[in-house]
Amino acid sequence: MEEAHIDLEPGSEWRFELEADENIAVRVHSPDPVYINGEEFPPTTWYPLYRYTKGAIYAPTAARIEVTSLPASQYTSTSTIQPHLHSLHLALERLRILARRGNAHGPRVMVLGPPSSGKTTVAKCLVNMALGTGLGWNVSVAGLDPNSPANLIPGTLSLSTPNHPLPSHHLAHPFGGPPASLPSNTQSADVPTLGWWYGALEPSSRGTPIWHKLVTSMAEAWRARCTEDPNVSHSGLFIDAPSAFANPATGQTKEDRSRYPLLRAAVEAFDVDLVLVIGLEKLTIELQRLLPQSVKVVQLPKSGGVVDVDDAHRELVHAAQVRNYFYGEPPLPPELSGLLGRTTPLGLQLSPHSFQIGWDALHVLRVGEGSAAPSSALPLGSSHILSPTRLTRVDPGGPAHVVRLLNTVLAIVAITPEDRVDKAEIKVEVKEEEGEDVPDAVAGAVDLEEDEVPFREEIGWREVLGFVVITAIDTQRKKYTILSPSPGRLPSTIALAGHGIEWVDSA
Ligand SMILES: Nc1ncnc2c1ncn2[C@@H]1O[C@H](COP(=O)(O)OP(=O)(O)OP(=O)(O)O)[C@@H](O)[C@H]1O
Repeated sequence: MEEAHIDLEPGSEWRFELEADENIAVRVHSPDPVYINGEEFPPTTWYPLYRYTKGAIYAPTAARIEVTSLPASQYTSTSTIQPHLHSLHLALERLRILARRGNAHGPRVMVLGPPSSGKTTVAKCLVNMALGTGLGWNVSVAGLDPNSPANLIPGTLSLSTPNHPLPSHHLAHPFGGPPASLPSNTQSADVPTLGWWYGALEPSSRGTPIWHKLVTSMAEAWRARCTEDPNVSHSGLFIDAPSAFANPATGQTKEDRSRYPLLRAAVEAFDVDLVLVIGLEKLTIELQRLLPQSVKVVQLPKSGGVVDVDDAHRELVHAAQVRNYFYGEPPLPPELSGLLGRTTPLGLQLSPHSFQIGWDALHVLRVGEGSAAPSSALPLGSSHILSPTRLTRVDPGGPAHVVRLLNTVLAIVAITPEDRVDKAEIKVEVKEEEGEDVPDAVAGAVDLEEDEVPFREEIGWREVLGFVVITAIDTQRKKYTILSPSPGRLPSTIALAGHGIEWVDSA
């Protein structure tokens, strides 16, 4: 391996884009701090960067870095937005300190912009700057972009409260992976995380009703955390918003034709006081007029280094996110395992569990789908009123459904006896599955009539317990093969399917 040294001028950044066969490690040789996405490099320690990662290493003062091998695409630039972010960080830090003194809430910031404008990078830099101050902040991160989820898997919204700077070793999980089930003594990416299932990649007008419910549920959970732990409240919140928020029509319905309905609802739900708009002057001005006076709207320049990611790259990121959810952090690539000297400790690897479960033991539901009988079948003058957040049962019996369910990612949600609607004849009981291939697979089994969904709709926007994937379907024996993050019983028998969120392990 041919190592290279790069000398960085004060205030410059080294930008890199790693290809499929490029795993590298970087080590700092100069005394002053050098940063990656706001995280300070540990001194004289190899910092691995896995294939496909793109990013920049920023040196506020003159610095020398060593790279195990030079990537094909790399360059140094002095046009960086880091000084802007640093000024912003100082202003936010002042607000946090005032909040702690006066027992008030810290700054609540939404980062907004078009696709590939650097929203996630800006939010991550500001989070890491806060966590790197040594003042013990416990900043919250609301990941509202299901296409580029902060901590979980595609199709999810998440809320996390990291308390140590977030590393940037690989492309999955910019805000840290969800906590591993095992205790870890490494400074890994593990971050306490709550998740909600939107089940689609983009907020849309059709999904608007469930979107609003999910955001309200998240905001309630966040307020509860703030009440439990005043430090969470003082530390403030960063929202990584989807690029669809920048489109005034996203989320408009027949009843609500107002502009930016999803953006305004999120600002209200989380009581946002600062909106950072990357690059778009028109959007900045429009929001300054539209949002309440108490909300400041500030424009930030777009970094010249941000890479326009294409659909193929997004698919790669999505696959890596689901893989990391089940298998934990990827192991150190072989070409980096023999490096002399210290290497940054990485997160844990996990061992998921695969087992079979009967079709009748796991009830797969969808939110907002299904259709009623045709209006012509109703009495004259009457019409259907279907709830847009109704639950429908996915019956694996039909061949089309089997095809749709194969490789589908499912979110497991808890139910309580109160969730049952009374007309249904349901037995909620602990039912041990018989047979050699379903040991302890289900904690509480529920018998349902075909196509009947005897639960309150609320379970559709409830915080999820975890995720599984249907990796095979045995139509003869009517069983699913499920990949689950941990062995033993599933914590619930109710699973929500999304709209085309699938995963095939190709690693
Ligand atoms: N200054 C920089 N130098 C090099 N690469 C960068 C820089 N800033 C951001 N990137 C890279 O550009 C890509 C896009 O950035 P980022 O994900 O922050 O944008 P985004 O607006 O959040 O994208 P999306 O629309 O997918 O949500 C990422 O791979 C990121 O690591």
